[in-house]
Formats: sequence, structure tokens, C-alpha cells
Amino acid sequence: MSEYVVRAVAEGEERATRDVLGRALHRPPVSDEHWARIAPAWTAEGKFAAFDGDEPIGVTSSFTTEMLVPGGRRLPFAAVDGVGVRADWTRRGVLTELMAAQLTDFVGRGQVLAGLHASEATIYGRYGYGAAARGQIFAIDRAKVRWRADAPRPGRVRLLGDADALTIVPALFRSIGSLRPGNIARPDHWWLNDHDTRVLDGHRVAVHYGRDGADGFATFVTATERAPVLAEWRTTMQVRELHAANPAALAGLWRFLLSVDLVQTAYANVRPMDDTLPAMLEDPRACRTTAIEDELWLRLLDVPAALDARAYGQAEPVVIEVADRHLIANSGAYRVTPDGASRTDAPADVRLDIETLGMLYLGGWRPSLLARAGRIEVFDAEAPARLDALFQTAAEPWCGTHF
Ligand SMILES: CC(=O)SCCNC(=O)CCNC(=O)[C@H](O)C(C)(C)COP(=O)(O)OP(=O)(O)OC[C@H]1O[C@@H](n2cnc3c(N)ncnc32)[C@H](O)[C@@H]1OP(=O)(O)O
Repeated sequence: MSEYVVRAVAEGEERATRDVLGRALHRPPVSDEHWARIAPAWTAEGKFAAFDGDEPIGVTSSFTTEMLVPGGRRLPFAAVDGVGVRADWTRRGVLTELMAAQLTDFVGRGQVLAGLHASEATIYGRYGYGAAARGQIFAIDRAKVRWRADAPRPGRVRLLGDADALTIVPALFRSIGSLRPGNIARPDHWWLNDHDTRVLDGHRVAVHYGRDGADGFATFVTATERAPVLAEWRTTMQVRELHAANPAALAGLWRFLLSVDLVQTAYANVRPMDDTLPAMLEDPRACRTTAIEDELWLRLLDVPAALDARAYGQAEPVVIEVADRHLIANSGAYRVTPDGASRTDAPADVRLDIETLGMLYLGGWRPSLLARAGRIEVFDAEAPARLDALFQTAAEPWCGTHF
């Protein structure tokens, strides 16, 4: 008999499962006050846990929303927003069982895609998640910032009071909408949960107003410390969120953030790979990319629906053979054409697994690179170049919502 049982979380078990996650992530148990705030966002729905008797020892949590895919369609998306196994139960297959239960549940509920932000890049590939979108971390030396004369002309930026942020920003995020592959809609409860990027507790919120009203916002924190030797004060800024509906709003928010007095260095977390900031500066080295990180891991749950829903570029069709050892029904050959994709009995031009399909689905990787890396097995030497043309996207994918 197994030492533990994996099952859906029931009402009344929410807080205990939240604490399992917290401890796995090295956070203290939630206080009563903290729980009162996040409880509406941590319901039993979409959660599976492993139990040793009555005690939860591992959990995987999710919520459902929609994701924009290349071409503009929005697909049912399951966001995996919390995974943890208690330290004395790791490496015994608990996560593997939790993932299997969760994947089956997602398919049963008609979800087409699933995604997550990974604590470590070595965990989720085995369950079919691929690193679909990457982001860059900027370190910006404010003293070197000079704007090019041809940078978009901004509107006006204003700082919101704390009380206004939670009413104005969620509506503004909705009105900006999904603009690039990988963007998701944020359910109301997202704003209650304690993500790194939330608009709560000490974040300052800047809103950009263009000709037609509010069209972008940024949230940031600053920290000041006295350098030990010269005893100079040093202030750094962390830009947590920056969402803009158009290039002028993006330029306006960056101009504002980099105009805040006394800040020496501004850091921005996981910006899209095609953020225009460096190209708007006289000295692009004022904005250094200090790291490139995987941002969104994507898992195709319903391969036929997902492949047919996205748009493709112009190229001769390619037959791809997909292998999915967890959701076997996805395995098989698909003919990808500029007009869509469907199952076929034709011989495959390339073969790849579901993780690699997750990597290339949103357009964040050139299939020819993945073929050269050995992740795509090639039977027709011309096929990788055709796949590049079919899967290319105008904008780099980016989720932009931490969950
Ligand atoms: C979406 C998110 O929430 S990201 C946050 C993920 N959570 C954390 O990082 C919290 C700390 N870590 C943990 O709680 C656990 O170690 C987990 C959840 C990452 C893994 O749980 P486990 O129950 O140990 O995983 P399980 O025993 O099923 O391992 C399955 C396989 O993954 C491997 N694996 C598991 N975790 C890791 C890891 N961190 N690094 C590398 N390999 C790993 C195992 O070695 C095993 O490999 P095998 O199939 O070749 O034998």
C-alpha cells in the first residue's frame, strides 16, 4: 500500500495545504491576518494534495483563465500557481502523482493549455511543460540615460494613492488587454493573492495618461541604504510591473521611472525580450540585460485544438509527429499548414515531444535551433526552415503575470 494518498482538496483543508506550499518555499505559515486576505484566492477548487493520513504533505494548485495565442485567439488556460512537497517527503514520487492527477483533471475540464512559472528549470519538462517564453532582467544606470529625439512622445504620468490602486489598476489592466502571445487575463482573485508582483503593500503605482485616457501603469519599490566606506546614500528602484497599451505609454512610463530623483540604478524583472527601452536610449548600454530567464512554461493539453487555434506564417506544410507519454491521446501526426493544423496519416517530416512543442508553440524559439540542439528529430532536411516560417510571430511571447 502507498504511504500517502493523492486526491482533490476538500473544503476545510485549504489553509493546511497553503501552509505546505509556504513551507516548501521557505516561507512562514500564514498568520490569521494574512489568511483573512488571501483565503478568497486560495479555495479548494483546482487543487490536489497528497495526504499522509489527514495531513497534507504535498500540493498542486491552479486557477483557470484564458491565454492569447499567436493570431489573436484566446484559449482556455489552466494556471498552475503553487506546487510544493514537504521536505521529508520529497523524491518519493509525490509530485509525479500530483501532476498526473492535475493533468487528467485539466483535460476533463476542457482546458487546452496549462502553464506555470518554475522555481527550477529542471522540474517540469518531464510532465510535458516547455520553456515557452523568456524574459530579461534590466539593470539601468540612471546617470547614463539620455532619450533619443525620435523616441515616442509620452503623455502625462501620475502616481496613485494607495487606496486608489486596487480599484483603478485591475480595471486598467483589463482595458489594456492581451497584446502578445502568452498574455493571460487576471481573474479578480489574482489581485488578492500574495505574488511578488502584486499591487499591494508599499508598491508605488504610476499611471500613464495618453490622448484617450489611462493606457498604462507601472508598479515599483525603492530602497535606500548607506554604502559602508564612503557613507554615501544609495537608492535603487525595483520595477515590478509595467504594462502599456501602446508605444507612447511604454516610453512615457519608462521616462517617468527613470526620472525619479536620487535613484542610481533601476532594476526591472523579466521584461519581454523585445522591450523597446534600449532602442530608445542614446546610449543603449545604460540599460544592461543582466540575465535572461525562462518566464512561462507551457503545456499543450489538447494538441489538436491548440495547434488548430493559432495562426501560422507562409510556408509549405510540415507533418510533425508528437509524442506525449502522459496524455497519450495527443500522440500522433499533425499536418501544419498556413491555414491551420489537423491530424494526418501522412509520414512525419519531423518528430518532437510534447515539451518541445510547448517551447515553440508561442513563437519564442526558432524550431531550426531546437532541431540543431537535437530536440527535434528531422526526417526532411527542409522541414526546420519551413517550421521557422510557420511558427514565427511578430511579437515575442511573454506572460507578464506572475502566478
Ligand atoms: C509552479 C510552482 O509552484 S514552482 C515551485 C515548485 N516548488 C518548489 O520548488 C518547492 C521546493 N521543492 C519541492 O517542493 C519539491 O522538491 C518538488 C515539488 C519540486 C518536487 O517534488 P518531489 O515529490 O520530490 O518530486 P518527485 O519525487 O515526484 O520527482 C519526480 C522526478 O523529478 C525529479 N526532481 C524533482 N524535483 C527536482 C528538482 N528540484 N530538481 C531536479 N529534479 C527534480 C526527481 O529526481 C524525479 O526524477 P526521476 O523521475 O528521474 O526519478
